[in-house]
Amino acid sequence: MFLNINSYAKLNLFLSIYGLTEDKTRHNISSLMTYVDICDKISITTKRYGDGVSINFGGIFAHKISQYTGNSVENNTIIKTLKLISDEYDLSIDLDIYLEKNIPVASGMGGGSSNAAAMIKFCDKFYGLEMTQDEKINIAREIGADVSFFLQNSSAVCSGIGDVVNPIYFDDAICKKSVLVIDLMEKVSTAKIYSSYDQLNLSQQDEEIMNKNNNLIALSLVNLSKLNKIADMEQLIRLNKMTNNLIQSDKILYKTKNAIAKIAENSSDGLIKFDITGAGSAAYLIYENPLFARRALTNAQTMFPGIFAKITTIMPDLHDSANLQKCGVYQNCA
Ligand SMILES: C[C@](O)(CO)[C@H](O)COP(=O)(O)OP(=O)(O)OC[C@H]1O[C@@H](n2ccc(N)nc2=O)[C@H](O)[C@@H]1O
Ligand SMILES: Nc1ncnc2c1ncn2[C@@H]1O[C@H](COP(=O)(O)OP(=O)(O)OP(=O)(O)O)[C@@H](O)[C@H]1O
Repeated sequence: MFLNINSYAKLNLFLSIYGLTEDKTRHNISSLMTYVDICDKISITTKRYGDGVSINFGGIFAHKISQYTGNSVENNTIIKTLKLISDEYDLSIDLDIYLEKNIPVASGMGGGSSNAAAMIKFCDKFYGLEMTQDEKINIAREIGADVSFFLQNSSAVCSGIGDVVNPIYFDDAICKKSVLVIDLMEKVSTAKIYSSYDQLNLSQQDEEIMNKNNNLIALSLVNLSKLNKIADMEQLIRLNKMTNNLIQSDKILYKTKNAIAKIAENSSDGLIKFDITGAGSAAYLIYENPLFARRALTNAQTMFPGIFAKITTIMPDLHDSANLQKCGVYQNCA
């Protein structure tokens, strides 16, 4: 059997922090996450019973995986996920995996988390595990806070440590906009970004003020989704009130912050919103149409030669038929 799975990247359209969790290991957050049309491709071939799992890498960011994880494949989220599932369900998982890494690594676009979620969905279907959503989420949590979002095929407001996922239904007008994603490869670990946020020693009141707009938007989105109503992402983005407070109040990643501010200043025609995603290092600029985005791309490449820069689109959910086609066999794993 041979199978291809598309494993999509995310953007954080806003991100608020609400102090440390009780055990002080993570932070409580609230974040609006959505998908973009940049994906890793995971090709899976079955092997003979007992042969175990092997993994190989390709794609433009293949070399970056070992740079950040070391050479040990045990640290790869795909391998970790398969090991957890094999232990939990007493399964012999015998697969040859080829990961085409197109999502910039350690960029805040959630590549590793997306790959992990793709494997959970794949194993559930392929081995007929009939996992409940809670069982999937339990595995996801062991890998990372963001993995639960990727189990959901739609945009979501994520709370808790990011693992409480409230799906939000958006209309698809936003798909007509163009997104320029850039990555200067100025890498700082997610843990370091969170701890540098802690060093700001913000009072609860400071946090409340900083989170106010994001909070209001999160509340109204969650309420709409409880009523099964469709929200308008384009209008929301135009409000220009959503912020990434992890990065906004952080002193590091200053090169990336300066870079997007410069690109935004020089390519302001048709610009709707710009920000950093997750804990960086990638940033995004949302434009009215591909023409404006292409101008910004040329501008960005002239100002910052050698950076990763790509024009893409937002996919508020992966369920609709156009996206299902893009997802290939993903539809069977959703
Ligand atoms: C920045 C975001 O990408 C926004 O979506 C996420 O909050 C990070 O999610 P992630 O990469 O899946 O994070 P994990 O792999 O679970 O955690 C990496 C490290 O980030 C910090 N971390 C992560 C999530 C969270 N809610 N609070 C934290 O403080 C912790 O130091 C943790 O050890
Ligand atoms: N399958 C994988 N793909 C990418 N990175 C992986 C993978 N497995 C392990 N890693 C390691 O995980 C770390 C984070 O990588 P990832 O690309 O998921 O970061 P990110 O986009 O910042 O994620 P998040 O938004 O979840 O914080 C890196 O150190 C990377 O080497």
